[in-house]
Amino acid sequence: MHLHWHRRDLRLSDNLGLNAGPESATLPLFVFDPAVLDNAAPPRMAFLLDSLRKLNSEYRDRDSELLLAHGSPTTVLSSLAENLDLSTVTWCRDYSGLARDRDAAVRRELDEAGVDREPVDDAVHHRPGEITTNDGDPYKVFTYFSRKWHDREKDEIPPSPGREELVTVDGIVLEQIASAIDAHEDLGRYSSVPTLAELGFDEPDAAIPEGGTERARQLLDSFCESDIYRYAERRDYPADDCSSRLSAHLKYGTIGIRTVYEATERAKSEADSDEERESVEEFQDQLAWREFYTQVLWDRPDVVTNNFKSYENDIEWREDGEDLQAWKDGETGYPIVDAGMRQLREEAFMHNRVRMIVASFLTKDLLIDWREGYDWFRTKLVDHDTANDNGGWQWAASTGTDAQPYFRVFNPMTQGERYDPDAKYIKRYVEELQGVPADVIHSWHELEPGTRRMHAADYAHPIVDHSERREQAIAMFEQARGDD
Ligand SMILES: Cc1cc2nc3c(=O)[nH]c(=O)nc-3n(C[C@H](O)[C@H](O)[C@H](O)COP(=O)(O)OP(=O)(O)OC[C@H]3O[C@@H](n4cnc5c(N)ncnc54)[C@H](O)[C@@H]3O)c2cc1C
Repeated sequence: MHLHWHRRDLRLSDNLGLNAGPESATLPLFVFDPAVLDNAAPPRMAFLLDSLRKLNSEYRDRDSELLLAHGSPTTVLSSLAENLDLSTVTWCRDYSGLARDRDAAVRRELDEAGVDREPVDDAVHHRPGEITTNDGDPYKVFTYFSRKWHDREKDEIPPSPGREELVTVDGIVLEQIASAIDAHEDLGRYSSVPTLAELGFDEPDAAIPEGGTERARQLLDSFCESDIYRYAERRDYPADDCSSRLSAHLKYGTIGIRTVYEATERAKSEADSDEERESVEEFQDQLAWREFYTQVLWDRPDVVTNNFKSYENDIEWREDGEDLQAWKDGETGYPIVDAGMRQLREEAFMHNRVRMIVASFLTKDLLIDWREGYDWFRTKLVDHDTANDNGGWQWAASTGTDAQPYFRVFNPMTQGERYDPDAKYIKRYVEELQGVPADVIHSWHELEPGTRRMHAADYAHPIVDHSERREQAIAMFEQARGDD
């Protein structure tokens, strides 16, 4: 029997891992790993469980069943290998340091048990290490990486497994599974996908988007019908909300990357103008960013906690619990920042331009370490992805690859004015500014306290002076660089 271990590939279609096994029928497995659960948060867990329920129902439609176990994957897999007489185990590669250590332990265990294993690169078009400089080094600058990424051929979509290619979970198989899992005190199994409470998580405060392949497909189809053609022009304007919203689906693999790419190529071939074609390419460029940051994480797993770029001296970040809390609560008195932070709380999502603005505000206006912001995003975002989140934070903090130069500090007021001129996005999330004219909102930091109170008595006054903080941020980085 062949077993496929699902992790961040929660789909049957366009799954290279599911196709990598031998001819024999496949038994699908998902493992709730306590080490992963320890780092998880309610928004992501809610999305994951919803997606697992949908995946299981796709298996049931094919007379099969997703086996759901709890415990260390090494023990689960070795004990299943023994009891089910497995010939092969396949899985799709994950590229973080933690995942690689876990997979190496599983590999060793399966080798000892004499079971073939076949890890497959599925989540990206080009696996880390495939696109390198001419000297074979990983790229540190996106533009060069991206050129090669666009030029390389992309894989075709593989077929989905049919009924006959899946194990029918009958009484005999169930008994074998039960004896494999139940024999170990630290392992458990579920007859259906557990609830958040059963896994020890609270319900998320935010409204969590629907998971599963069908929803991902709907999002992709509707995006490729219209918004993709205005993406290049409007993607920076948060009120337009014209991005694909595929991030959580790409994170959990409810849709395959080849399916996404093929749909965008089709959209490109149906475009009516060069402008529309370029807009599709701008979207494909974001898929390349995703693979660029995956490669950075693979090459430098330590970036999860360390700066990618080393400075001569430590960066002397400020510690200020009150300012940090005001940022988390969306109470900084900088409207575009507060709108973003409140969108995060309400939707477990934030628009990309606004992510850049709030990250810059935390690190360059509040002078607080990017790791604090990364941690907050990690617990609040439904699409938290170690590579992309870390890449985004280190870019904003001027500590990453290809990062924003330290002396270029976003002005949160002009960013708001440029990208949300009518303050539509701001008003969507900042209730207190509902009836306030856009020009007043965009000059909030310059107004007298009395004028602010007159317009919106309940809305915060700016907690810092941006011009002063900009100077301090530059001085902080010059000190770190060792400049005189
Ligand atoms: C501080 C900060 C933190 C971020 N944290 C995350 C995160 O945890 N998870 C995450 O997926 N993205 C993250 N991003 C990148 C980006 O903001 C989101 O991918 C995007 O907003 C998701 O919306 P979408 O799916 O509609 O994106 P679209 O614009 O439709 O893009 C399509 C896909 O391309 C990828 N993508 C888009 N922009 C980027 C980017 N800048 N870097 C890497 N991949 C990208 C994502 O997979 C996205 O789903 C972060 C950016 C910043 C500045």
